[in-house]
Amino acid sequence: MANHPTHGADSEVGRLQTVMLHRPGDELKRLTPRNNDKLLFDGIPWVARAQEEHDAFADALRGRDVEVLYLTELLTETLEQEPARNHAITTALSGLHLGDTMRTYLAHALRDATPAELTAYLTAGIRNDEVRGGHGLVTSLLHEHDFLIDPLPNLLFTRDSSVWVRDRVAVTSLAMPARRRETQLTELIYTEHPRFVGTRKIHGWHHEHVEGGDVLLLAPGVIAVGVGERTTPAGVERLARQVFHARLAHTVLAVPIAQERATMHLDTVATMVDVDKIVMYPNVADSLRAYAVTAPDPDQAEDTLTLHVADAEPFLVAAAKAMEIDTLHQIDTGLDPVTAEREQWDDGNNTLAIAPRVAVAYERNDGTNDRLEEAGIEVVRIAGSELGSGRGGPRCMSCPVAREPLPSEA
Ligand SMILES: NC(=O)NCCC[C@H](N)C(=O)O
Repeated sequence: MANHPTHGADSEVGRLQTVMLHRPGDELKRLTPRNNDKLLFDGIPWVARAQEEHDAFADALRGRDVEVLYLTELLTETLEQEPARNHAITTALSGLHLGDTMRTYLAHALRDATPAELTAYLTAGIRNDEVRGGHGLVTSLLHEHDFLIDPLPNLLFTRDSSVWVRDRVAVTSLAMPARRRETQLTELIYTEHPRFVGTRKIHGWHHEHVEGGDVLLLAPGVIAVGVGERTTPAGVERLARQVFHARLAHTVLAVPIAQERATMHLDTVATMVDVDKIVMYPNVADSLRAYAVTAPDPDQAEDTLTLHVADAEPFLVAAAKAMEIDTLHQIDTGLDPVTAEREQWDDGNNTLAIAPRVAVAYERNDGTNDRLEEAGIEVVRIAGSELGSGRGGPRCMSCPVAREPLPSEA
């Protein structure tokens, strides 16, 4: 068995040991001006440059001793096993748009594919005009550029399709149709890949919507969850019951955020950069509120576990109370509202902490980065002109698989 750190994370800032990334690939080449909105991209990225930017991101992490796992490599290794292949093929072909003739043809074709080819089909999808057999009404009447298996350009944002909470991994339930299939892949990896076999899982794609970008591990035992365009109140209730019952947390803070694209996840407006410091979009800082959810008796049956929901309080107040610290310091970028809005849109607040007071950020957001440095945060700046066209920053593009626990006197 390979020597790797114990999987899991109990904070946003403990030294990052292992991270799962997805190097953008052929799935980005599927984006056109006709489908980019539906596929949740704001433009058509230059793929080769996006790959260069992503490689530099991965190198910056490796340069800080972070082990980088690639989602597609894990998937290909997973697909070397027959039962995993069959499962992946069956789920990928479950869409009713295929019909039995095409489904049967594709099932045979995919069974003949190598694990690497199958990974490519599952991530970049299959277009009608790329298929030579299975002729029937589906082939004839769908447009030649329609997808039989949809591509997954948002795999780039590995943050959203799974999240580790202590030693368990939550397979999430993605809200947008363009992303739903991503969690079938993460679930398969965490279930069947030899490195992860035996990992205990919570949540799942069949449950109420929760996306990883909304889940912030503020401190051991304290989880903030954004409620907005992607994560539903019912999703937070479900997650809270699971983490309380499994003793993974004592408080969940439900944090309403505007249901719009600019603030699709909590991590688009706020990310932790130290044990008691958070960088926050100034235009929402004053209005952000949180409902502290606790469980009077976590021993109750999980599904019916009684939740106590406190009245809403200012987010920073509720967070500090739950974290048992005097103050959760907001790094006030002090930017004028228009600059702040521009930098928030370009993921200025979406930093990835790789240790306390060390964070990766897009270089373009000068104002926010300068303020972070003035506050004592080392900013590892990366390019993201192409990567950012999917509206996600360094935190969105990373799923921490192992972080060092924080020293008790951090
Ligand atoms: N955590 C994040 O904020 N992830 C960014 C996801 C961007 C992606 N294009 C989406 O709309 O879901």
